[in-house]
Formats: sequence, structure tokens, C-alpha cells
Amino acid sequence: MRLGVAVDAPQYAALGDVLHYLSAQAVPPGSLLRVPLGRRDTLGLVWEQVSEDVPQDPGVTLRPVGEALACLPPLGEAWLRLVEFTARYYQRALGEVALSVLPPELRKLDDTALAKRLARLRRQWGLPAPEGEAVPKKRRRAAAAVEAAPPAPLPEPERPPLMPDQATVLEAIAAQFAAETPTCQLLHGVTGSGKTEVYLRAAEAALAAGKQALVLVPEINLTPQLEARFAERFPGRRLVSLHSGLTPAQRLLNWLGAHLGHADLVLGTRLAVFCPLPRLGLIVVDEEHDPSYKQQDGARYSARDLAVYRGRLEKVPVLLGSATPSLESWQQARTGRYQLLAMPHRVGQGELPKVRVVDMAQQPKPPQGREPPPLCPPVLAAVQERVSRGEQSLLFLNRRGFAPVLHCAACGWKSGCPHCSAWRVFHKGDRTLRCHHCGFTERVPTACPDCGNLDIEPMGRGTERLEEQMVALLEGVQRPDGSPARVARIDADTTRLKGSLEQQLAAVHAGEVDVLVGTQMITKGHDFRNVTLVAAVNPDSALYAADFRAPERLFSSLMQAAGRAGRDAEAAARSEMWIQTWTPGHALFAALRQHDYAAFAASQLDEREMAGLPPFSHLALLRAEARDPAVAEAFLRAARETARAWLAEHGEPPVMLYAPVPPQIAKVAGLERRQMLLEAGHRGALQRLLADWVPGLHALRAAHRGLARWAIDVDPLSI
Ligand SMILES: Nc1ncnc2c1ncn2[C@@H]1O[C@H](COP(=O)(O)OP(=O)(O)OP(=O)(O)O)[C@@H](O)[C@H]1O
Ligand SMILES: [Zn+2]
Repeated sequence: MRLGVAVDAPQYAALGDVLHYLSAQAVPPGSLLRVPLGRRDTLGLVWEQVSEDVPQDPGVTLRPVGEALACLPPLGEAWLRLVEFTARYYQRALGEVALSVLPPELRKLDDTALAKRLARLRRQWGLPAPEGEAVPKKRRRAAAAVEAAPPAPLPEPERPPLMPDQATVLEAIAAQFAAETPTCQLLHGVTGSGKTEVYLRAAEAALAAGKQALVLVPEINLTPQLEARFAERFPGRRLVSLHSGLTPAQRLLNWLGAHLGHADLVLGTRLAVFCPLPRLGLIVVDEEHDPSYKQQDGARYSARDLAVYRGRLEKVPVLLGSATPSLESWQQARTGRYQLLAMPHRVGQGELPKVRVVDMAQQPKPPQGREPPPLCPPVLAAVQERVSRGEQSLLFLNRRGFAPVLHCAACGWKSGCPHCSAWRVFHKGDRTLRCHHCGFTERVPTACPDCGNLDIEPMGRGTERLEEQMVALLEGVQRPDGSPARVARIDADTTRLKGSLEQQLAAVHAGEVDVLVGTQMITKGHDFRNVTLVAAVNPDSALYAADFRAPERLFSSLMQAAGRAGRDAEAAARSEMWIQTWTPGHALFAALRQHDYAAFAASQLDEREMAGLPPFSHLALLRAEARDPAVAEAFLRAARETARAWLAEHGEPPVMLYAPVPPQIAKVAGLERRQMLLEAGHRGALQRLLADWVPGLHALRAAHRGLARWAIDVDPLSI
């Protein structure tokens, strides 16, 4: 019989989504097997058994399939539908999506090797071997013991009594568990309102009903605390994590545990949305607004959106949670498509920090030719006060390195990247100039490369410099026990080594740091108990970014940052969030002062509606890259023509096809980038165009020699 098999080979995409092979016996869809592909042998996923009625192309000789991974139960129908939807919606080949979301290790294993991994999993978890499998003698007794023992009662976890907000919200969640077709719920809980406890209880309910729970988080190592809390809460249950930081072998084991139904709870990053779960009963998406839910290459899927889709497909409750929901989700709640659950109070009735906006224009000017200090006098005084009281401060600056650019005052030279349209950042620690876009790194020159001037100067400030300046500014300031203030920094540079982020966060939790300098990383989700001051050192830079989501992002990151302060109810009343800005009158800061997410969201949504931007329209971005910008542009223009022709022929509701333009950073790693935006009032209209148009672009590409890459991004996060 013939099998339709999905393989990961984009170059065969033009042949259709699945390739046909011969098989001596029926193999159910969702099974994995090896198949020959050209001169290679590759992993394939059985998609369908080809019906006898489909005529076979007489010119083609079908090849037989290779060995099946027979010890692995087939991936279920729901999983196949999710993958199919992802491929169609994000315009990628079926096989590419299917194979890219499976653990990479599977590609390397034959059936015997996989059986060994399964045996290892059973041993680790004390599971009996399946019927008919030979068990080594010394282990046979242990396995028998596992089988014979009556299921031990699960130890009772310790859990705090619920706050009133939590209790109300959990009742609404329980109603979804009982519903035939559950409605997606958006949990809008202010920072420190105890959303994690809600997730824990919801997961508990799913597990008690014999189901599996899937909990998605933006970046797992950012919140090691969370994993520990889940593990603690479910003693005796099997919890696995799934993220790219695992070794390939561990990732496979965890995935197998979930797929075989042994794991009760899966905690993972965006890729975990594709984890097969035969007993799925709940999906939680924590910090649902977080941009890292969007994959930035290959199939550029949004794991948050796919979680919602998966919930509908499998009829399980989906809970999206955030203190600052994405405007897309907020709008869904406003129109009643999602149910809004609110937790407007902090646990223990703690207050949110007082937001103080400092007008930088009113601050003393530095002497001629000198750079202003990183913190203006009132903010510095507030930090010093915290140190002397033994409380912690967070200084948030979203720019790493020492200085964003080096500059020669004599000739005007600046540290540009030769391969990108961007400056190279000065990193003082290892004395390098580094491009944050292409990675090009050189030792910092001792003199200006253009004129030989020895006085090249850093311009502006990154976290590395802020840390150095804070050490100097806090000299002589004493902690309550008379010891000096301790300054630390957390950003991508200090946390490159495995485990180092966990270690540095632990030091903050343990009170070994008085002033923590850092990027976005320090503002996300951490439950710091002793922080009473957060300062945004230079938030204005984000305000003027070209992207239409810039205000939403900035508001969200400032509100999340503020949320790290005063989490201990006792200290909440003297907690502050300071903002240094040149535009204190901006509406965004006014809403932030009131902690009024809803007001900010309403004003942003009004603006978006007037401008016809998401969520009131639907976007796709076609990107092209080439050494010669004219080639990238010509490709996009030709693509635009074919889209125009398609629209004219099909009489669809209009899809706006914008002219190709360079993105904000036009050149990266020697390639010029151009992009073309498509915008439609209806998702369906855009999808119908994409479905017919994108496949033709593969052929169009051939006519544009010198084109390095092209890609389509559906629902792009930044444009
Ligand atoms: N019912 C409860 N009783 C006592 N303490 C609680 C309760 N629920 C939560 N907490 C505690 O309140 C603190 C804040 O909770 P949590 O970290 O879940 O907040 P959050 O809503 O996720 O905030 P953020 O959005 O800032 O991450 C935690 O220390 C948590 O242990
Ligand atoms: Zn570069």
C-alpha cells in the first residue's frame, strides 16, 4: 500500500506536502519511520494511507519505506491537526513543521536505540515494562514490585489558603473544566496578585481529574523559582520540563514521558505547545504578552495563539495570564470572545509601588563637556536611602555593554559595524567592540583607526557602565551593619554560562546584593521580597522606536518592572518606581502612575483602530535579503505584482500591499534587507491570498538571482 509521508525537506515542498512511499503493511498516521530521500535516509512522519482511488503517476516508481520506530505509539489525531494548522497558517511545508517540533534526537535513533531510551525512562520512573518485553532478571523483581504495590496515596501538598480574588477566579476556571466547549480565559492579575497560585490550583484540578496539564512560560531559566514551586506542589506526580536548554537526550526523555502519558505536568517554553499529551486537560500560558512566545525563524508561530487553537481543538480550558496582557488578548476579552478574570489586588492587600516621574529637563546640567550622571539627584538619594535601610534597588536599563558606540572627538569616527547598518557596542570587560546584530567582534582599538587620535570616548551608557558608575556613586554609603553597598549586574553578558543566571538570581533573593543593575531580564516575573525601589534609567529610547507596538512594549515592561517592588506587603507602602524621562507629560506615564492598565489599553486600542492596525487588522510581512538591495527590492516588487493579479482575479476583500521598504536596521551581516507589508481587515481574506500566493514565491525566487533569502512572517511582532 501507499503511504503519504511528511519529511523535512523544503526543496521538495513543490512536490506537495507529503511524499508517497510503498509499505508492505498498513502503518497508522502519526507513526514515525525512516524513509529514503534522494541518496539520504531520513525520518518521516506517516501522514496518511493513500486511498486506492488516487491514481498513481505511471512515470514515478515509488520507493519502499524503511524501518519504523515501532516502539513509539503514533502521534495522535489532535497533534496532527495542530501541526497541519501551523503549517497552513504560517505558510510552511507540513513536513518541515512536523519534524522541527519533534525532539531532534529522534532523527538519530533507530527502533532498537529508541527502545533502550524508553526502557531508561521506565527505570527512572519505576514503570513496569510493557507486555511481552523481555526484562532482565535482576530488574524483573523490582518491576513486579511496582506492579503489585497498591497505588500509594499522594502526599498532601502544603498550600496557602486562597485570597478572595484567587477564590473567585478559580470558581470561574472550575466552570470551564465542566464546560463541553470551554471558553478561553484571560487572567488579568496585577503584579504580585498571586497568579502562580491560580495556575497551581488549576493544574491540581486537572491532575485530580486524571488529566495532564501544560504550562507555558516565556523563558524557563528566567524564573527557576517557578519550576521549583510546581515541583514542590505536586510531590509524587511526574513533572517534566521542555525547553531548548535541555540536553538532547533529556529533552527526548521528557517528551517521551509526556507522549506516553506518564508525565502529569509539562512546564515548557514555546516549543512545548507541540508536546503530544494524550490526556491533556488544561493549558496555561503565563505572561501571555511576552514576545518570546513568537518563534523568530522557520515557521514563525506564536505559541500563545497556537495554545488557544489547541485548546479549542482538544476542547480543554486555556488560561492566559498577565499583569499586562497583549492588546490582542485584551481586545478578545473586551469583545467577549475570551472571558476576563480579574485580580486587581496584591496578595496581603500590599500596595503597588508609588510611581514617580522625574522630568530630566528640570535636573541640574552637567558641566560643559561632561556627561550627565546615570541617576539624577533625587533618584540617587532614594537608592542611597534604600542601601542604608538594608533594602534592595533595581536599576533597569535595556541596553547591555559599556557604551553603545565609541567615538573620536577629533575626526568624528564612530564604531560602526562593517557588515551591518548598526554601531558596534563597546564591552569594557573583555575590551571588545561587538556587533549585537551579526556578532562581529574585534579588540577595541587603542587609537582612532581613522586619525590616530588616542582619545576615543564612549558615548552613551549600557548596563556595564551603569554598574561601574553605581559602584563609584555609592562609595561611602553604608548598609545598616556599616558594611559597604554591593552592586551587581544581570544581563545576557553576565549569564552566558549555564547555571550562572540561576546563581545570580539566588544571590539577589538571598539578600547578597543591594543594588541590581540589569536589562529586561531582571524585570520579568521574579518574586523578589526585599526590593523597595525600581528605577527606569532611560526608558525614552523605547518611546521613539518606529514600531507601532513600541508604546505597548514600553508600558508593559515598565509596569512589570514596577511590579518587582514592594512584593512584601509590609514594605509595600514605602516602595517606589522612579522614571527618568524628558517627556514627563506622555500619556503612557500618566497611566503608569495610576497603575491603570485598562486606561492605557483603551487609549492604545483607539489609536490602533483609527490607524487600522492590529488587532483591528491582520498583517503579514514578506522579507527578502540580498547583497544587492536592488535584487531584494525587485523580488518584492515582482511578488507584489503577482499578489495584485491574484486579488484582481479573485475579487477578494482588499488586502493592502505596501511598497517594499528597508526595515529599521537595513543591513545585517552583509545582507541588505527589504520588507513588504500586507494588511487586511479580515484574517480569512489574508489567509486565502497567502495560501495561493506564497507557494508561487518559491518559483519566483529562481528568477531573482542573487537573492539570499526570503521569508514570510504571518502576524509579525515587529514591523
Ligand atoms: N493565597 C496566598 N496566600 C499567601 N501568599 C500567597 C498566596 N498566593 C500567592 N502568594 C504569594 O504572593 C507572592 C506573589 O505571587 P506571584 O508571584 O504568583 O504573583 P504574580 O501574580 O505571578 O505576579 P507577577 O505578575 O509579578 O509575576 C508570592 O510570594 C506568593 O507565594
Ligand atoms: Zn554587524
